[in-house]
Amino acid sequence: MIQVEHLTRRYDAFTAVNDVSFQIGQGEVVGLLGHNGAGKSTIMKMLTGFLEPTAGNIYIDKLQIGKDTQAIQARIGYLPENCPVWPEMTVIDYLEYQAALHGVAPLLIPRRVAEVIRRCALKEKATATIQTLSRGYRQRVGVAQALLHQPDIIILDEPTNGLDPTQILQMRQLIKELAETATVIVSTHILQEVQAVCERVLIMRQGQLVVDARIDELQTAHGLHLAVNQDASQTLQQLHGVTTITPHAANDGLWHCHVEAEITLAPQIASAICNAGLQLYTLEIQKRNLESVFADVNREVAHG
Ligand SMILES: Nc1ncnc2c1ncn2[C@@H]1O[C@H](COP(=O)(O)OP(=O)(O)OP(=O)(O)O)[C@@H](O)[C@H]1O
Repeated sequence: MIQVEHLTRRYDAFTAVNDVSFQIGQGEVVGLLGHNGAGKSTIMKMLTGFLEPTAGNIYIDKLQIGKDTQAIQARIGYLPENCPVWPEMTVIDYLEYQAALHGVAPLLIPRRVAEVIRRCALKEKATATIQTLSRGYRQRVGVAQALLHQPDIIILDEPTNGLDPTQILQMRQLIKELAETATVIVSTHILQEVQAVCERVLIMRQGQLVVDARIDELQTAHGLHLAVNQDASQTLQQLHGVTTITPHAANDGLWHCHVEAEITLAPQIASAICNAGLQLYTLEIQKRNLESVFADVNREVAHG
């Protein structure tokens, strides 16, 4: 269990992470989503013990960052945003070197290196120097180094950054495989990444955690959408059970309206609109999804 309590990080007067708390259970696959500068990398650096929090605590089971940082790092595999790979080394030399740095016993190193080369599909590039690799292969080398010490928590900062569509699919597949045996936290500013591989999302906005939800919970019914030939607000306001009505005139010449109400109210809404002499073009259940939640969260910022 990862437990983050009131985590704050300031850079001088600027607060990059502001009082963030969450828990992640063993085996979960969690996406840390937010626009550039939202504070994702800063959180990941603190989780992995590479950056000290200004305030707050991080526990991994009974271990605490700060007190037990080394023991925690032994359990964590980390792909930093800009994975520092040595361009002139071959993949195999680099991984052997990293295995030693991760504290893998010398006798075990060849076996572990072979294993991560297999898992990350790097066999055909094993003897190539890193500088000759494509961006996708370099990212895989970065993931491979994170797995050498068989961590049970894997933290990947923007793992698909700069990859082409085929490489993105391969990376997603790799993350899914990793998730079979470890807790995985993936940061990204691309919500399709979260949708593709995660079961839960933490959305960051300007240093704050604004959404913490399971992806399937986000996809719940969320009111009704209507398209009517005129503004139907007055008619709808008279209906018991309608809480919020947000109408707007759209380019198609109709008034579109989001109504906060139980979906069982749909037949009464349809009757009321027809009885008022208005023409109803659309009445449908509106579903919230990750895309709409992310857009809402960031619209709030844009509108202050
Ligand atoms: N060392 C630093 N000194 C000063 N400000 C910093 C430092 N590192 C990060 N920041 C600022 O903190 C904020 C959060 O940065 P962070 O890298 O955590 O965001 P992010 O969500 O990971 O964004 P990105 O996807 O662009 O990496 C940004 O405004 C960034 O400019």
